[in-house]
Amino acid sequence: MSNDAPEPSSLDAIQPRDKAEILAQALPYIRKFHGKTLVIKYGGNAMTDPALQQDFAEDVVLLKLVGMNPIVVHGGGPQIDAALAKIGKKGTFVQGMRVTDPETMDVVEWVLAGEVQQDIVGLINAVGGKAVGLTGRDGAMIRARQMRLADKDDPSKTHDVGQVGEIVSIDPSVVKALQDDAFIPVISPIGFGEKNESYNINADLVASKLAEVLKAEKLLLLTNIRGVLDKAGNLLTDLTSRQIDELVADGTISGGMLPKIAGALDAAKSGVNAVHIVDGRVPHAMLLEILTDQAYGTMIRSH
Ligand SMILES: Nc1ncnc2c1ncn2[C@@H]1O[C@H](COP(=O)(O)OP(=O)(O)O)[C@@H](O)[C@H]1O
Ligand SMILES: CC(=O)N[C@@H](CCC(=O)OP(=O)(O)O)C(=O)O
Repeated sequence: MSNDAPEPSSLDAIQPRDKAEILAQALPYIRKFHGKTLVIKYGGNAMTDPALQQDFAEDVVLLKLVGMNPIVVHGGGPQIDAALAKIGKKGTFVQGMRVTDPETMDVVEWVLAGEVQQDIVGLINAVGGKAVGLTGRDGAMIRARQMRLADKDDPSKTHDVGQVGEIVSIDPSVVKALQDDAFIPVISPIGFGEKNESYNINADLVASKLAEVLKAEKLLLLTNIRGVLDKAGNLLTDLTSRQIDELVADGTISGGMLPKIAGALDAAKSGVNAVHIVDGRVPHAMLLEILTDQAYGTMIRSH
């Protein structure tokens, strides 16, 4: 074999007839989700491998081309940490929220809107999509105020987390206009306040609220773990509101999983049909979740 011949992949071993059968099996799902809005949160931890990034971009474009409306909300926690480290700063978190002083806010805006968002836009466009990058400032989309984070042990006390934002409202009209026009919105989780100040908002919370406001059919939260795990490390394939309360209270759910599960539950309670926390490290995780009847990760139920 010459050096530039492509490596045979396991897919090459599948007979064309079987490949056609696999494609045909996607038809009921394509029909079911045609014209429907899918909000996909692409976590910073799930986007570290270039091959997986490529798969992600291809999946988004494929979903758009078969008539669905994918909307991407991206994170970038590890990428912000790396940029902070370059200026000798270490990120600190309270209940999964990054303590955001003014200098950190500058880095957050620059990394999320300038770097991560534009990388994703470029990848999607390179495989034939038409992605448009936005922050919550564009189209006056995400109004926010400073988050008051109550202490877990003493709720009368609050933590000062600086410019961490909580969402006041989302106006989705800019997103709707773009999706109606065949574009794929890629949204950075940055909001603006009454005095035009910037807020750093957890990306899971933006994705969840956006799914709610857009009355999305599905919310997929792609992360770097199989789903929600119990204390013994077993995957919990579905979770109700009551089970979530118990897992949070006994400390099984912590750190970055806290805002993720809180947002997921809010979205499920507000009528988003299917809310899933999925392992973004699995190649084509999104297609597996949307176009097959296999259950992956953790599904969140409102009751
Ligand atoms: N019960 C749990 N099950 C799974 N992951 C958990 C749990 N509790 C805490 N975590 C942590 O939450 C992380 C996912 O959140 P986060 O790092 O913010 O991901 P992302 O960048 O995708 O938003 C996991 O990698 C894990 O370390
Ligand atoms: C307030 C807050 O914590 N904001 C997040 C925003 C990015 C994010 O949510 O990224 P992941 O989805 O990769 O975790 C942060 O500064 O890290």
